[in-house]
Amino acid sequence: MHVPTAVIRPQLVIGAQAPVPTRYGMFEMVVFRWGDAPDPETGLSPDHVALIKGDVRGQRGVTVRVHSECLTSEVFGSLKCDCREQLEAAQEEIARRGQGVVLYLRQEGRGIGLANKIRAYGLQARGHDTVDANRLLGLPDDARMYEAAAAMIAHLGIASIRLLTNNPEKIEALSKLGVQIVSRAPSIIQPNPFSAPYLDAKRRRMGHALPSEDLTESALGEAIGDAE
Ligand SMILES: Nc1nc2c(ncn2[C@@H]2O[C@H](COP(=O)(O)OP(=O)(O)OP(=O)(O)O)[C@@H](O)[C@H]2O)c(=O)[nH]1
Ligand SMILES: [Zn+2]
Repeated sequence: MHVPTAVIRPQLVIGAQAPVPTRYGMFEMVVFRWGDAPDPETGLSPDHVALIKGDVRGQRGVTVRVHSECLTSEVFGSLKCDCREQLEAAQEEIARRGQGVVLYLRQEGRGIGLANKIRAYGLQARGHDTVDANRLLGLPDDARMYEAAAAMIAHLGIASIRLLTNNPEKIEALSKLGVQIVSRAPSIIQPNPFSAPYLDAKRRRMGHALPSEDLTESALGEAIGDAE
């Protein structure tokens, strides 16, 4: 689909568009700018991406993954979280369906920015979980905002979405911004020994709809078994 270069609201500028071949097939990549410049406190980029497959304008129940940037896993292969695999699974599913969109939001570290996330990782290495680490730094548990995602969905003319997420707050935030969510589909990734504590904290402390067994125990048990 062609997205004309335009300014649709004072904040949302569509900068560029091109087809990009990926290991999951061709996607149309559209870059949106939300705001003027990187945030001076967090360093977060204003340039968000819509990765589009198929014709989505005017369509109902379009599969959408609203994904937050995670440099550590997506670029460097960090095993501490499930972000990279969630992104890949979303692209794979959308490619299989022949229709859908990944909205890639530059909200590194749940919106606190890369340096703060790495500070939080430092605290996690000393035994704090992901929520307590943020709090010890005087930062919110989750600083993300979804205005840009809602504006991108509106600009792409998507009538309603099937959202790939386990996060109830994301559903609520998008709904409040006027996004019509007809259904939710889970995005469950098997934990590894390093991601298990994070997934467990997401389930216990942030209410994510993740499997309720003690992920930490089971994954660590497997890892210990592997090491023996
Ligand atoms: N502050 C902080 N951010 C993290 C940490 N681990 C991953 N992240 C960030 O968390 C964001 C992803 O959020 P999650 O809460 O894992 O998942 P979600 O997107 O809310 O939920 P789903 O839609 O179900 O995937 C990305 O921006 C990651 O960079 C961490 O330990 N601390
Ligand atoms: Zn991550």
